[in-house]
Amino acid sequence: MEPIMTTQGLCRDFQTGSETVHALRDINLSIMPGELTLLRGRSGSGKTTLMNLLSTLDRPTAGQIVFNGRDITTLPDRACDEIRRKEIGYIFQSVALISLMSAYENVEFSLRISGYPAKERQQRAEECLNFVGLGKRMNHRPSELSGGEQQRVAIARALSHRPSVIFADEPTAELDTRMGLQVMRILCNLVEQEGVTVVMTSHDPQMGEIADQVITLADGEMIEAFRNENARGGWQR
Ligand SMILES: Nc1ncnc2c1ncn2[C@@H]1O[C@H](COP(=O)(O)OP(=O)(O)OP(=O)(O)O)[C@@H](O)[C@H]1O
Repeated sequence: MEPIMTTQGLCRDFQTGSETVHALRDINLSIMPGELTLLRGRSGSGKTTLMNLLSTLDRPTAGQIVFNGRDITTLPDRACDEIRRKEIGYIFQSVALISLMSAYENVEFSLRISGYPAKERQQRAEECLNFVGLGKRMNHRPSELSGGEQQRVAIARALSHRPSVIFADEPTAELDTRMGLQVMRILCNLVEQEGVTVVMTSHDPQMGEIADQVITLADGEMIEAFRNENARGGWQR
């Protein structure tokens, strides 16, 4: 099988005053479709910088990213916008739902923005909220939901337009253990049942056991990449 995403010689420098921070150096990786890839490393190792590059939110200083067979590093901004709207889903650490909208409206609104056909929006929004176990709470506003439930709405929103990849930056960081596990279970189901590719960062060492591929960063370099043959099987135990 072909990777859904590859990078070659990926670098990202930041200029702060007279100093150059080499946030990422020479990153060469492959992400396989329908797998869960975990990016891990200490604070400041470059995880968020790498996620932002892979998900087209930022541009590299050097190197190349190929996504679904296209070199996305040289694409004009408008083409990147299109990729973000149609092919990528985002889940952030702090949930960022629209507070005046219900769970259902948050998902439906996101479908509207991605240009999803009007006739299918209601059914798709309900389907996604059911998938994350919130079918009965879809008319609640974010303030009427727990932190874990809000993150589940964010997952429903991220998957609603059927992206090929979902990027999740520390999706469990602000949740307690039980809610964090629920969110992880849903992300695993997404990979297993829907065949979505998920790329996530986490500080939690347990996550290393359930990811198909684990990539470790240190000081902006990729120091290890290994595959877990029994990945999500371990999750079921
Ligand atoms: N916009 C920026 N300007 C200057 N330096 C930056 C910028 N963004 C990130 N950096 C630096 O790049 C390095 C990598 O940062 P990054 O946020 O990617 O790390 P991280 O592994 O995600 O950390 P954390 O786990 O704390 O979120 C750090 O040294 C950081 O200070």
